[in-house]
Amino acid sequence: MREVRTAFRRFWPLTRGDRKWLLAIVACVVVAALTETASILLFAELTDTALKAGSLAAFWGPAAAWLGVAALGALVGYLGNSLATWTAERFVLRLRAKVFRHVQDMPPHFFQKHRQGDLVERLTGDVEAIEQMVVSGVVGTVAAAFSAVFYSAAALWLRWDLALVTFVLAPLFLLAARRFGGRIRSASQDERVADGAITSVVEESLGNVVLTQAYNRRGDEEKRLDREARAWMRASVRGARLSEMYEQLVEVVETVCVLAVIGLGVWEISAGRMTLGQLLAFAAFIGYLYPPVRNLGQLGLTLTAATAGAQRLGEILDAEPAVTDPAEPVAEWPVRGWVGFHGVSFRYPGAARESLTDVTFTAGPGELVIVTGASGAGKSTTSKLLTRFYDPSAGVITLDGVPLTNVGLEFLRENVALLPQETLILNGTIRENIACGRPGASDEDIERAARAAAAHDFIAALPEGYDTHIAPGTAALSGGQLKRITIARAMLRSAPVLLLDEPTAGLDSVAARQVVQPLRRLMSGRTTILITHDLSLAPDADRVLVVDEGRLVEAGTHAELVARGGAYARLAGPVPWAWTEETLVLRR
Ligand SMILES: Nc1ncnc2c1ncn2[C@@H]1O[C@H](COP(=O)(O)OP(=O)(O)OP(=O)(O)O)[C@@H](O)[C@H]1O
Repeated sequence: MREVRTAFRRFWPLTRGDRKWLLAIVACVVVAALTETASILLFAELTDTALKAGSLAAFWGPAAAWLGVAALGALVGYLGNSLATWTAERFVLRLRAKVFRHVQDMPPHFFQKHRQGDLVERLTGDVEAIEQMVVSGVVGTVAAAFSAVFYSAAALWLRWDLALVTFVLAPLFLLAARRFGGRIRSASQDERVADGAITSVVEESLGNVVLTQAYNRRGDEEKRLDREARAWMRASVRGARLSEMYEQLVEVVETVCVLAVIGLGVWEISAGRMTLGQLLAFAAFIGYLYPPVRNLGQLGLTLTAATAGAQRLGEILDAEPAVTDPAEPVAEWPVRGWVGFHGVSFRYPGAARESLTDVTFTAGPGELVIVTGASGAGKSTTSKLLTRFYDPSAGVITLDGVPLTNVGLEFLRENVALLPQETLILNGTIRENIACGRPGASDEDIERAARAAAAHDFIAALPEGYDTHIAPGTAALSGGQLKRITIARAMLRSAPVLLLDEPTAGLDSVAARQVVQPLRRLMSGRTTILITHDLSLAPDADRVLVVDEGRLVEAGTHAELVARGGAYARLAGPVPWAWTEETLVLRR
């Protein structure tokens, strides 16, 4: 029960703004319960006055009253239920937006830890489960409580002694709910986990279908899905079996109660202490009274099932973003592009060792600084720190001399354009894909950026040109063409600092050359930090930094470092780069 309270306290604030509607729903629910009670009393009157006496004249009055009460009941029932659905859906909307906003601020390692399918399940199934508890649960409890009170009061008024017998038996329902609550909750939690796992497997497999087909992994993938699907089936069948057992048990308990009351009633009638109308009305009350009591019992089940969702969402909401916006960011200024790393060290959350240790370097406007080194040396980590996906564990990174931790995050990312290693494509047209570099850019600007990125010609040759629809993984364009679209996007951003992470990775030398020319244009006049294994641009760089196991081991121009014959010379290989065909083609 403590978990329910915690979950409730956490998510109830999201109903702010809609509480007046919740009150209106409760009012409808109360009126609806009152009309039901009145109907049953009118039924008793009809039985005793009209039915038993066989008098049609005595029929019209109570019948008209009953009809009026039923019409009022129908109206408030309609209003209350429609309003309840609307309020519940608004809650879902708000909660999902809140969780989604939070997830979007999470650092890269968060997404490595949580599989996508699991996150999807949390944003759909779990969000709805919490609504069941916070909105529908509250409305359901209030409705059940009021109905139970009204029916009990009416039953007491009709025959207090029979009513007491009924009340004595009522706790049997709650007892049954208690017995099953814990087990149903654990089944529901398992079901959600398995649901998320299935979505993950399907997503991962379909996203990797080329690998699956090329390496004949179909059987393995099917086995993976089968394993998760079986786990889901087991949890789902266990949950359904428990719920069904509970339902059937409750049915039996209910029959016992009704029979006890009718038996007593028959005895009372035979002794002349009760009328038939009273007994029928009483039986009707029990028929009406037990469902709300049962609902109250079942509500416990809904609540316990929902806490499983609440715990899973809580895990997400409690995960802290790796960086936060400064409380008082420095005022925005026209950024020149001076970048400084001052004694920067960094360890990934949970990692055993540092990925960067005591790194110091600067880069200024118009400069090209190349960061190179073996795979896993820590090159990409510098780009994650400069765009503030993480903050250094020690040392300071500055932009125009201002520590990044004092710069507003949006402003920083407007001024430091990242061209990441992966070609990131949005689901949309080519135009939209380029325009996301600078929202609101005109068509002329987009085309100019595409021309500068050597992308215009192939885009214009497509049947739908800039309106061609592309999506991650499904685009009918080559890797190099997609890369050039992302370069156009970065060009459009025209940020003073440009961070390029392996821009030619995965491209053959022809495609790489097609990409490098526009990159040169993109670099001119900006501070460019180029992270790469491909040293073909090194001779043009103002400085080359060599990173090894997180440390900056060498820094200087290409010529200086080759002459030194150290780590860089080993990376660059035996052939001087200035002489290779590639470099000759690429030189300015
Ligand atoms: N999320 C993470 N959690 C823990 N360690 C990480 C994480 N990301 C990277 N690392 C580690 O940090 C080190 C540096 O990684 P980084 O991605 O910066 O290397 P890199 O030099 O860019 O490599 P590559 O050339 O292969 O892209 C590696 O040893 C890597 O294992």
